Amino acid sequence: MNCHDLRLYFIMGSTNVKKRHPLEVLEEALQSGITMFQFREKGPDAITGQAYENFARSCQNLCKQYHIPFIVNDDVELALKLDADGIHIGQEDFPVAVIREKIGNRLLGVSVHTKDELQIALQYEADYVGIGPIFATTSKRDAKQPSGTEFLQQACTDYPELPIVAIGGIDEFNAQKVLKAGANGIAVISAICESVNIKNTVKTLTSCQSR
Ligand SMILES: Cc1ncc(COP(=O)(O)OP(=O)(O)O)c(N)n1
Ligand SMILES: Cc1ncsc1CCOP(=O)(O)O
Ligand SMILES: [Mg+2]
Repeated sequence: MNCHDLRLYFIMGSTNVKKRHPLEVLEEALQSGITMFQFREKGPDAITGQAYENFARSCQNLCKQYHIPFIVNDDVELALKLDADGIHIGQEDFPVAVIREKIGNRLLGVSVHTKDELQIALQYEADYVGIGPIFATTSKRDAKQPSGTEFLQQACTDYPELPIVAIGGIDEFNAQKVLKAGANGIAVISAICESVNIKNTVKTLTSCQSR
């Protein structure tokens, strides 16, 4: 299994940041102590083509400077082209087996919502799984209904060795609840992108206790 630290997994694309430059937000999050980064450029206003690749490279360069893993969401071709540290896929993306074959031993993260999905992810040596949305989110248009912490807690109990990150509507006020349920870490978009003080937000989110 690849080595990685899920404690505070920041996910961002250009459409998630309204009032500032996204690279400025990413750099501040890196300086403040995020432990993983996922490049997730999607949605109707997402940038495309060469600008998309350039933006991804800029994010990757920043992550390299701070020695933080750079993970690409969905786009396996981009992940390979940039020699990213890993890729995150969901159940509506390519089958896990196909992605594992393509990416070799790069980090593989898989979104799971059921025990069956979790077992398939494990079969293809997912390095971590993402479980959510735990709470309501406005950052994913096609998000499922919030699941609460029940499945998360069950997965953490059944697979104590599997790195598990909780996602969806997590903020400074409810992070402790998902970490108490057993998650190794939390993945957030808006908690950081919309924060008025990223340093404080990251400090609060990373000071919550995990299992
Ligand atoms: C860490 C993490 N967990 C879950 C997701 C969601 O992935 P997916 O279900 O494929 O949805 P999209 O992000 O592609 O819209 C994630 N990206 N990261
Ligand atoms: C990508 C994704 N997958 C499940 S919920 C979600 C969005 C998380 O964003 P936020 O932290 O703003 O709720
Ligand atoms: Mg996906």
